Amino acid sequence: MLVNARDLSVGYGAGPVCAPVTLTVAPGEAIAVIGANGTGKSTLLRTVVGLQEPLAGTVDLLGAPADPRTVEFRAAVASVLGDDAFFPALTVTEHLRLVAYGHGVDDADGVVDDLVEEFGLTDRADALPSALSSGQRRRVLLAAAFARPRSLLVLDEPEQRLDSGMRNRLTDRLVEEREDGGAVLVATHDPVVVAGAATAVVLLHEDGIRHLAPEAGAAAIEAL
Ligand SMILES: Nc1ncnc2c1ncn2[C@@H]1O[C@H](COP(=O)(O)OP(=O)(O)OP(=O)(O)O)[C@@H](O)[C@H]1O
Repeated sequence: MLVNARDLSVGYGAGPVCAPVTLTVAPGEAIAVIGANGTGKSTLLRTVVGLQEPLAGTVDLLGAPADPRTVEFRAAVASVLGDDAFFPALTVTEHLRLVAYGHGVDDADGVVDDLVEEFGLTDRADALPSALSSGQRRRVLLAAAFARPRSLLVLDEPEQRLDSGMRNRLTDRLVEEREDGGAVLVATHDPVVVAGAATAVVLLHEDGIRHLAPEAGAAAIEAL
């Protein structure tokens, strides 16, 4: 089991932001976390990857509480959590190469070239982050998650600022990820991602958590 959350309560000083969550993520699964704005999706993901302490309950990542500073964590977990951090003097291609080389990827240059094309960045490959649109910066961050080996992919609203073509390609990528034995935990407002890629859905609501099948999850998003 890659993620094992039991009665996990997440939140801030003012208390929990949603009801306690029990969920697991295993290889081959893509678990979608859905819910209205402010129901705690980002807070839940940040807690799962060890960026916040649980208020109560437990969450293990690879069998132990997550510590993003460890080599084991960095080798296993690729995440895009909405933080937009770049080296100002490195181009798109250089960012992706830094990630791929840092993780010892075979044929790193070839992998990066393919990702630049797949993520629609060919025209901007030599651009600095300051010269990219917000959607292009998002594409670079997502491409970086795929430029390195990983057991678990954690994505917070990856559809944000992407056009519909890129959203569809991302959905296909997530399907590929789990079919290849990877695991995905994704917070999303996108019914296409849920219906197309998820294997199960966790709906956060102030009254309680519901576990749904992907089709029901996609319908629930439309009704939020
Ligand atoms: N650093 C923080 N300190 C205190 N409260 C916070 C903090 N970050 C978020 N919150 C609050 O916690 C609640 C859950 O926020 P969170 O960002 O997890 O929701 P979300 O489901 O991801 O929302 P959205 O769909 O809008 O992205 C919200 O009420 C939010 O205002």
